[in-house]
Amino acid sequence: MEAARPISTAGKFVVVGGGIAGVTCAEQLAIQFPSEDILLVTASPVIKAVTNFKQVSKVLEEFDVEEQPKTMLENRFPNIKIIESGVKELKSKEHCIVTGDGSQHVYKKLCLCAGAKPKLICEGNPYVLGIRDTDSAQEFQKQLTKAKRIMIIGNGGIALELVYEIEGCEVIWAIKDKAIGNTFFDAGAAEFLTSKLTAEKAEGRIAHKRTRYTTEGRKKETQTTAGAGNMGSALGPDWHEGLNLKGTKEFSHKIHIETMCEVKKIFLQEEFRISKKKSLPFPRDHSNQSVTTDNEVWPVYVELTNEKIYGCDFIVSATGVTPNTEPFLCGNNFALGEDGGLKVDAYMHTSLSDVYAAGDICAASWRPSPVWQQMRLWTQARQMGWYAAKCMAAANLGESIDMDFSFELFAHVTKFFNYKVVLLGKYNAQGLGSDHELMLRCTKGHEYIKVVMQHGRMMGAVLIGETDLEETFENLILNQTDLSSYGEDLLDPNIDLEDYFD
Ligand SMILES: Cc1cc2nc3c(=O)[nH]c(=O)nc-3n(C[C@H](O)[C@H](O)[C@H](O)COP(=O)(O)OP(=O)(O)OC[C@H]3O[C@@H](n4cnc5c(N)ncnc54)[C@H](O)[C@@H]3O)c2cc1C
Ligand SMILES: NC(=O)C1=CN([C@@H]2O[C@H](COP(=O)(O)OP(=O)(O)OC[C@H]3O[C@@H](n4cnc5c(N)ncnc54)[C@H](O)[C@@H]3O)[C@@H](O)[C@H]2O)C=CC1
Repeated sequence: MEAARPISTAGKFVVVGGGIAGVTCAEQLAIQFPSEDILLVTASPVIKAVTNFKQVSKVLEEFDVEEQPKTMLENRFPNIKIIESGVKELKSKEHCIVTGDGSQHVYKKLCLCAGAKPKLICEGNPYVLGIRDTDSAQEFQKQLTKAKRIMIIGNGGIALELVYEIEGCEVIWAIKDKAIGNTFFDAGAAEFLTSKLTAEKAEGRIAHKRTRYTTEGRKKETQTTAGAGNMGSALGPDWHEGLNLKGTKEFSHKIHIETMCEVKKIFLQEEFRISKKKSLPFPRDHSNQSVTTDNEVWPVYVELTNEKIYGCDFIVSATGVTPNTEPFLCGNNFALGEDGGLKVDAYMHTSLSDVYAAGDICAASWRPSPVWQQMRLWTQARQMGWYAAKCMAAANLGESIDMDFSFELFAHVTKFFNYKVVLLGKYNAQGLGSDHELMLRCTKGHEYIKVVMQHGRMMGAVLIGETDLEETFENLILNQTDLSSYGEDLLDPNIDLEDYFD
């Protein structure tokens, strides 16, 4: 075995990961310590840069995200040095990391921002695809151009985006829940959105401003080689915009949803033939077709826990993520969250001395504000990366620091089914038990507004459509204004809430 080669002995600030969390952290450290070298070690040849950042309100933010060659970051911040290499080991007692070529880099403070990877329903099956980075998205698109039918498993962000975007291909969407989009909505919002799945996609794109994703700065030579090892940075908002998500057929949407089921077994073609089981054709309408058999031969078959079997060209496992902790665990006694993330305290500090973590890799384990929760999102990766740098700097200078304001209120702006979607606070009454009430206002095809109330105070909200209510609701939740006297008037469209509260 090759001996480890120490190349740097003076402890530096070291950041691992070239995604939003790592890059934001490195940038902030570079600003705070202009005369020190900041080392960014990343397995991907491109980095993610936040551009056009705009604080829209107290906690809502908008920004574009660009995939750029690493030299662009080094040019912007001459004191950031980037090493393109996967970290293979952390020696926390010696305060050093070991990169792929065996080089050791000593740190005084380290921030781990290695992101997460798709948690697939089945590892090692070539017909089961996960979508995480540019390469996996391109592979998915390539497969889709040859596909007549695919199966999507999972009911979160990726599944929601895919079922709306895919055209010219039958989609069987299998979800564990009763209604679609369980990580973002309740059944009411799901019903509001479902009509869009059957409508032809004739309408134009809405023009509201939201976080955008671009690979404009990505040069050809920077195409990642990381795909095989799932080492690229996570995609983000509008990732599918440049991809033509069209199958082989000439229709628009053709989606069948199987609710309250999971995958029981996956058969390859030959295995399925031998099993003598029968698969179902694509259900056309509500008539009971389940007795007929599909005569097509498919590369892969999925048996669901509701006993139905469908054949398809391939399966997308959009079933969440697992934090990328593996290279850092050996020999280090990290405290881990239930989801396998590195537990961080209110200063983004892990359980190991001088080791911080931010973004998808970490599990927030401080006592959160009553209206904040962690979700593995781009906005939180940026906020955590920024705040981790502030905490590292404060610890280095022996100063104290207050928790950043962005962790006071959960706020997420996104787009599903061509609607603007804003989620605030405990938007799904998470953790509130039965001690809460909901207020709704819904105009079909136009807007869906749900607020979660507890003891006369607003705890969360889901705003779908151009409601223009986000800033007012943000204030109401943050200030915990007593709204008991307003009752149902709170959502009366004839009452201008801004006049009342702003
Ligand atoms: C398809 C898709 C769509 C999404 N859409 C949205 C959205 O609309 N809105 C939203 O808010 N969020 C969205 N997200 C989530 C968002 O992209 C992530 O939460 C966020 O990008 C995580 O950032 P990160 O910096 O923590 O991790 P990542 O972006 O995963 O970056 C991790 C970095 O670490 C590097 N790395 C990994 N292992 C090592 C190692 N051992 N050594 C060195 N470097 C390593 C990787 O190369 C990479 O550069 C989406 C995610 C996906 C996959
Ligand atoms: N617009 C947005 O905000 C978007 C955000 N994202 C983010 O990207 C990341 C990855 O997205 P997703 O994979 O969609 O994760 P997710 O966490 O959003 O959703 C995972 C879904 O898979 C389901 N699931 C988990 N295990 C399962 C199993 N064994 N069988 C069937 N279903 C199972 C869960 O119930 C959940 O519905 C997430 O962090 C997500 O928040 C992704 C796309 C869009």
